[in-house]
Amino acid sequence: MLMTGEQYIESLRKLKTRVYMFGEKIDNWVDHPIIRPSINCVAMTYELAQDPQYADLMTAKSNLTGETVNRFAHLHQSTDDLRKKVKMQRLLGQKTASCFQRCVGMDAFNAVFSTTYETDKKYGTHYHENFKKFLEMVQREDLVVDGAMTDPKGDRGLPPHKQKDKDLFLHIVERREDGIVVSGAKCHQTGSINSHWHIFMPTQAMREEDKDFAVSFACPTDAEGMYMIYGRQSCDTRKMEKDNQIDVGNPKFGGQEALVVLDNVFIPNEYIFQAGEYDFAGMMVERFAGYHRQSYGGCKVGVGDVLIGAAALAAEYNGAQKASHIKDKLIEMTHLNETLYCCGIACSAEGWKTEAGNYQIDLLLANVCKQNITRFPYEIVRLAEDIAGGLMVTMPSETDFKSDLKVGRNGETIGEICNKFFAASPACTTEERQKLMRLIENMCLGAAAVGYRTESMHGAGSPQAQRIMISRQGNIEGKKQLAKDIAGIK
Ligand SMILES: Cc1cc2nc3c(=O)[nH]c(=O)nc-3n(C[C@H](O)[C@H](O)[C@H](O)COP(=O)(O)OP(=O)(O)OC[C@H]3O[C@@H](n4cnc5c(N)ncnc54)[C@H](O)[C@@H]3O)c2cc1C
Repeated sequence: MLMTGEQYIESLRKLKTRVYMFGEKIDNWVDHPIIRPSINCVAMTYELAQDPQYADLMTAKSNLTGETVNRFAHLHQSTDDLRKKVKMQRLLGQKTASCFQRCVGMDAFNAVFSTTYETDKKYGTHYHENFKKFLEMVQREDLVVDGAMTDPKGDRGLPPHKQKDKDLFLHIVERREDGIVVSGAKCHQTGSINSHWHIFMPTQAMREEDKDFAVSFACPTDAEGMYMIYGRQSCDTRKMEKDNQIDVGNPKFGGQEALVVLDNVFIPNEYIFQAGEYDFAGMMVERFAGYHRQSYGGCKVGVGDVLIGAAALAAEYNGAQKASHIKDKLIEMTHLNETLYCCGIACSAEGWKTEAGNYQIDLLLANVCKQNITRFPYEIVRLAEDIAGGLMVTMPSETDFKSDLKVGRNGETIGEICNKFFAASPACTTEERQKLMRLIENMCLGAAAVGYRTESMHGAGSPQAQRIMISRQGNIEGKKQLAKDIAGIK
């Protein structure tokens, strides 16, 4: 059954998730002002699924149960499903201007589904059945699942088994009749605290010596031995300032990352999807990363739409909207943003059916998509900052705009002085200008820049990871032959 946004939020209260922030355990993390905006973002994935005008994008018919499920819990059955995924993500980016977090789980579902099928075929294991049962539960209960891949990795020059501290890569510490015991951690986990369950996957291709690190499984977020340390974001404590909510920029929505620690967590057999089949670690990583590189061709584009709109409004508020260079900069921002969208749609349209039956994106095009994502949002931000002017980083606080403290020679208050000097065109009030400048600040270098900028750089793998894939998939030998054929070279 599809949950409403409110039901999702209430369902989180039933979990015993252990959350730490600023050196303290946070018991009521659902209502914590720093965490709540990220919960509101995920709630939006539920709310839009309830809205008939978005049903085609936000929901799908499950191939496992035949029921209507949230698309975030769906296994892609066609290239049309892959395209709809990108469109759904653009829509959510537009509605939240933040990272809405639920895509990592969807990308994990699709990668684990096909990888377990091929693993079972080779080894006679039962991982695919385990996974299908798990996903049926997720679909039935409309749950959020975190896709946890990135290990802390310690010394990047060493493989997992050579690390001084083995916990720097998540690994199996004990194999038992009824399951495995795992220890380690995952870094930068998007939406970890807001999720009901986690799917853990290996972080890189593994060799035989590293077989204990080739491990994938599902685990409830409040499992015994598991806890999270909340990640700081730029300007995060502004959310704690009740009198300065305008200064937050985006008071309702935000993203979330955490360090997830697993300290001797027991995983029953039925939730295991890989446990030592090191030759399938690379496949799982490549497929997850492929889907996730496609994802950014949707979500970042939706956030880009909001930033372009904000820049256009800033020009209007300044009375500069008719200037030809402003118009040209908005055209450039749109061109860059739509190029990213083209990449997301293209790698979806060129998708292919896996042996397990779900659809995988075109890997080369998805890597080109993500490589562009590591650059274009930065240029879009540069142009937004150009159009916005310096006020986005120098404006006094909301408290100052409201202050009654008399400071002027004629008894003017701080609030009156701020309102006098920060008035611009008649198209806006000073409060509207404040709100807009803070929103641009939020996306360009505040809390949402975590998702729009640095996640664009490193999320789903740093730029070099895509270049390696592009070099593998680029078929340079085939292209050399084309040149030889045309030139008449044998
Ligand atoms: C906002 C955000 C959200 C994220 N969300 C998730 C999530 O939900 N789930 C998840 O699993 N992961 C998530 N990630 C993690 C993301 O996949 C990693 O950041 C990415 O894989 C890079 O790893 P790293 O951050 O450890 O970078 P590092 O490994 O520290 O890399 C830094 C630089 O060193 C280079 N480098 C690293 N190792 C080597 C090497 N051996 N040889 C040569 N060069 C090297 C890299 O190319 C890069 O240029 C998220 C990241 C961010 C920033």
